[in-house]
Amino acid sequence: LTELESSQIRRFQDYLRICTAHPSPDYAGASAFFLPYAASLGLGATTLHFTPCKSKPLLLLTWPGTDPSLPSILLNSHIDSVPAEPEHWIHPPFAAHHDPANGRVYARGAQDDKCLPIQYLEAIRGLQAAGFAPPRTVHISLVPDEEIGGEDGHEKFVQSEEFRALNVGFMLDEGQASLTDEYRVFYGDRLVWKLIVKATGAPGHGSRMFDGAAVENLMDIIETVAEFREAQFSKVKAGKKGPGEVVSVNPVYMNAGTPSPTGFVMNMQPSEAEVGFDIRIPPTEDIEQIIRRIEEEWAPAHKNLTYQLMKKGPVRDVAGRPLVTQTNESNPWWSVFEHAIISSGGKLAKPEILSSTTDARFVRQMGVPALGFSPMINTPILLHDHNEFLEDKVFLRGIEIYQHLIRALSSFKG
Ligand SMILES: CSCC[C@H](NC=O)C(=O)O
Ligand SMILES: [Zn+2]
Ligand SMILES: [Zn+2]
Repeated sequence: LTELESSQIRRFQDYLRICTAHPSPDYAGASAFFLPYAASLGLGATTLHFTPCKSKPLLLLTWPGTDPSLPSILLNSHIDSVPAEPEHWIHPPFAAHHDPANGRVYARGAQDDKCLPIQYLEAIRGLQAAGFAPPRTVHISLVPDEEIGGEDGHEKFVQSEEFRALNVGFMLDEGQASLTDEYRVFYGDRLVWKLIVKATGAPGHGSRMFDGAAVENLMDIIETVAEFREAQFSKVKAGKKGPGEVVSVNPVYMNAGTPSPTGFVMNMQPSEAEVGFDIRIPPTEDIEQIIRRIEEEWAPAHKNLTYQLMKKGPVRDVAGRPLVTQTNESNPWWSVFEHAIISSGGKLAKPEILSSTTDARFVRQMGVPALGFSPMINTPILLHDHNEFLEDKVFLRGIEIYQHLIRALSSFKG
């Protein structure tokens, strides 16, 4: 590694060592890291707050363009991470150990998505060194709370006067690692719903066989949902659909039983039982049909079931269209993006819908095109997993890719 490359890896490690994992992400530590970093590159910096106690800063770093009348480019990343269980990691999740044997940097957030802002900023450093001045203004947003839904982060940001004033023309946000040598790119996110189904039934002695016990009623619905799930999953397994192109429904908790000091009372059938599902829906799916299915098939009242459906986030944009960014000639930003990847020597996989859900949906809701992209090829997909890592070479190559992207996007005369 060159001296510059080593310093870039060190900056990545420094950021990873700031523990921004939930439930108490160190947002102040991240601000204290980024503000002097941005200043050293001559970037402007603003801190926005969307909570009264100002505990969730949103940092906005700005590289002013030579033609500020043009819509700007926004490079987004979230500061927060999901928690880690250190006992399952081969290196401590917040030590950012750089393994000399294979070049891997191990840390929670290495892929999701704390590589991004360092790559954005180091790409800007490279472009500045090459004497490049961007025609369009380039903003970097560092946002809180993506992992918990973005309510006090990107959701409020896009509704703010400050966001409107940025006049964003196009946004890049996080994507996912690619197992092959083709970069993955995401043009939509799935909707995220939560469903809780409660069953009631006749209680009784654990020895009695009778119809309509609460747990029996609940098992019934779990079976119905499992059939639907299998039908969706089989399309993915057969390679007919991508993982983001089907409806996923996964049970995430079950709760029943009468607690006792040693566990549960074993000879009582409880009168209540409940199950929680994580549901993800492609943005182009028929929502009404899913709601009907839940009402009529999954949780019908005649089976003594009640349900609570929590629908999070926007479904349509301001013009009433599904929240997808076009990846064809109708969207000039798409071809700029595609050509920049090709000119950097990269290959692109077929555009996908992200199977999880990220902040790009809020920006798409405002009618602004947004693509999800994290330049990680030949890398196992380890977001939210144990032993999350990113290889140094892949990380450094990402900086080059962003140099091509920032140059092309900020120069686009559309
Ligand atoms: C309620 S929005 C949840 C957002 C979260 N994002 C990343 O994992 C996700 O579960 O996909
Ligand atoms: Zn993420
Ligand atoms: Zn995540």
